[in-house]
Amino acid sequence: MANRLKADKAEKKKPANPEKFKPEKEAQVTVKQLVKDERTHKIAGTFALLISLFLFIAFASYLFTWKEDQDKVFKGAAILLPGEEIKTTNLLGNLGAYISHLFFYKGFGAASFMFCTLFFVIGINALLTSKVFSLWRNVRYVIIGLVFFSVALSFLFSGSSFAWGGAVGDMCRDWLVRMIGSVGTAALLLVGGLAYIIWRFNPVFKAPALSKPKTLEPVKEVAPVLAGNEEKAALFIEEAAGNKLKEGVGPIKKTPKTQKTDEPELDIQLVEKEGPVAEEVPGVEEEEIDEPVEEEEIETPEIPLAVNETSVTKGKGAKKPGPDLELEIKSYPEVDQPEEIVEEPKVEKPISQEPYDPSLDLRDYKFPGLDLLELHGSERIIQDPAELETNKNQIINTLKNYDIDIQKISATVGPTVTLYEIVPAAGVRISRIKNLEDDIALSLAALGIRIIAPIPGKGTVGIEVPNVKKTVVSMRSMLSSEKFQHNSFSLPIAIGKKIDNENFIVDLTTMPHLLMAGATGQGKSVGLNAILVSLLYKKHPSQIKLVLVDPKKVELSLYRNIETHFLAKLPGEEEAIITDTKKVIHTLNALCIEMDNRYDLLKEAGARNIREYNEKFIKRKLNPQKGHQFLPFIVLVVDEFADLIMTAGKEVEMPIARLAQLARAVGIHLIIATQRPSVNIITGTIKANFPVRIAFKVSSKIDSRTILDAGGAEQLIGKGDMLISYNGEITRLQCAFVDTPEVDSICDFIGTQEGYPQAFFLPEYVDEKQFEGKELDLDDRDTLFESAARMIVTSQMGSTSLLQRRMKLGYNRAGRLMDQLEAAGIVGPSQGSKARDVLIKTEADLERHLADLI
Ligand SMILES: Nc1ncnc2c1ncn2[C@@H]1O[C@H](COP(=O)(O)OP(=O)(O)OP(=O)(O)O)[C@@H](O)[C@H]1O
Repeated sequence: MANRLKADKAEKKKPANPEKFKPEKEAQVTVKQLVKDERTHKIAGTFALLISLFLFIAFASYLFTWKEDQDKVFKGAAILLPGEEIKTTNLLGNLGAYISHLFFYKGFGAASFMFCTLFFVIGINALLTSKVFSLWRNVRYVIIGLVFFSVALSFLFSGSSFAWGGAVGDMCRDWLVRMIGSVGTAALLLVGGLAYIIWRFNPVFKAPALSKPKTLEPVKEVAPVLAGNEEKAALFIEEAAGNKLKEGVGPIKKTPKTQKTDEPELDIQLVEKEGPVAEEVPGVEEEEIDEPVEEEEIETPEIPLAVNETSVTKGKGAKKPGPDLELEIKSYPEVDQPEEIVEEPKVEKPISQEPYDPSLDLRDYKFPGLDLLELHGSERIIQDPAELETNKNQIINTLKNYDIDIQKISATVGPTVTLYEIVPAAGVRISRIKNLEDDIALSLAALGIRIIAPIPGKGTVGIEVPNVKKTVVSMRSMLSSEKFQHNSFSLPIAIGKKIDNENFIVDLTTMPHLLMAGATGQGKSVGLNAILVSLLYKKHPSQIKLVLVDPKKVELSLYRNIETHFLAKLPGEEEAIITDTKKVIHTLNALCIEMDNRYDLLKEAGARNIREYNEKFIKRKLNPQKGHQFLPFIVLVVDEFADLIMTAGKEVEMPIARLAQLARAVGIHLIIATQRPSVNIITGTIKANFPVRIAFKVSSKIDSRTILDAGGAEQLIGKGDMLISYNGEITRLQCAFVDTPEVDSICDFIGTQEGYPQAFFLPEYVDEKQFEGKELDLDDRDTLFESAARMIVTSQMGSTSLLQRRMKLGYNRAGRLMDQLEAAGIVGPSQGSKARDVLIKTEADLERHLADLI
């Protein structure tokens, strides 16, 4: 499936005579593999840890033996030679003494101990083959710490014969004293020291007031001040929590960081004659932008082609390098970010009226790091001026042949296609250009030409032409983008890149459901994986549960490892991933029951949607004894919807339609994929309830119309090229690519961590039909009869809705159970809207009563 991409690439690279080149190829692969091999990392890690330990012992010993050894080590490296008789007293012998001397005396003095921490960090990361510590953060701390402490120690102990600051410290101290005098140096070191401590330890000691004034913690400190005025205090906390939630604070919350703004929303489009907006592009000098405007322009005698610059780089034929080779830089430094994100949920909350923290059960859960994802080759979009020139001329000539003149033409190079925007001459009817779609395609000898006439919101006509060299949009670049890392979306999903290279990242809750269709092999499964991976990267297991339906049995099986963390299933089922049609019907109905139960809870809590409900629950305004609980989002993913409709028809369509109509407010969202986009699968009911639809390449215009209510999907070029109908607009995207091994390693990473004892249970669904027409018979009691009786007696409330909620049952079944309890003399007769009387008062009485019934 997804690894077909790699296979394709490999195939293309195959030499004419594979035999001939085989040995060389193998040798290359072996070295690469050796470097990448986990064992090599582990060996290197062990070695680094040993160095760390060696340095630590040698340094510690040096503190006590330096005096005795000093004259010997002054002889230099000679003391290490085999012939030398000299013997030092350092615990680690001559080598220990010599190295310590180098580090202390000639280097940084006592600050040299920081080298031990650096090797320790490198060693642990390599040995555990995961990023336990952020290497770059530590390198920064060590470099700054070395300089600061060596100078400070040298200044403090300037009279001492021991090299507290080493040669580096002494040199810097002398220079500083010459420049700003002793008092100035002392003041500078004091300020520097405080700054270093705040910068280095603030996150550890959780002093949020210093860096994050808007979080909930400071409120806790202030709230008690309002003692005696509890109402005000509650309001205060509520408001602050509201702010926090608005900012998208869950367990994932970004610490404000100085990052390069890499997002295309800041990108400028350098269209000819419009002057660059250089100052808006961070890190790019004005001239750097100016230059390409002239250079990129491809002059033709009649009409110049303006290239809309986004994040592209020129191909071989380029006259000069493109202005913004930033793309590479912008994505990767953020690789560290998720590590910091996961620190947030672990905030200690000592006071008893603290807000409820749903992530507490899995407080040590670590979010997957971006290093589990690959970049899939270059992220830079190849822009070939020769190709642009040829296409431009072809378009102009073709249109000319039909007497269509144009005023201006510009190009935006995207990952898969280039959009040529044409401003037709006055008086030209746009529909004429639209009708020439096939002719233009023929003259460009390219598949996948799409004409957008006019481009909504612009007075231009767009012609999309596939690029000769296409760029894979890696999931890693999408997830490391600013827009994905910093957003307030409840369920952010990274789908792909637009033609102008803007990342298309949206909130699933606003969609609120998604239909995906496309012929086989065009990228649906990759698309589904991209969505699921986005959710796994942003959400804690307490915040989201996935219901996965996979009639093809192989596509979603990758996710079975995360069953106890993220998956939901029916009670009593072994497998969480549903492959059997009968069970799909049960699951869909169970979801409907869950939806109804959630609506009951919302009604009781006076909340309009899951967000308000959870806010109240977090603030402990809802009583768990009354059945209230934190509600995770539930996302239902169906990989092959056509299969289900063919085998179960209305039985599947009805609950899906019901969920699609109603489930949004209670946090249940549906993602449905199908490879057969025909009208009997994507029925009117389904279409009406799935406003957001994605079409991958399909075989006919009719199919495209069935999905999008518009043509165009038949013109796509496959491999993740897609159209999304969102907010009434159709946008062409290149879907983010995530390969099966990447999904595997993410699931492994999550799966090996501690999870919940079991998967999240959906309410039990019993096919009501099997009870129809049956007389109430105590011998044919419901399997839950005894549990229901115990629950009613313990709570002393004969309420059907309580049964429904606590035991996660459908209304009919709960009603039938209540009738059986009445027949067994446990509760009294129905009293209309009032709860029934409970006739048995204690659990002991009940046990006796139940024993008598048998
Ligand atoms: N976004 C993408 N970027 C690059 N290549 C892609 C992308 N999506 C899919 N491909 C390529 O297309 C191949 C088929 O994709 P995928 O398995 O998702 O198709 P599918 O529509 O799910 O097919 P099927 O219905 O048969 O399962 C992948 O193996 C990969 O090589």
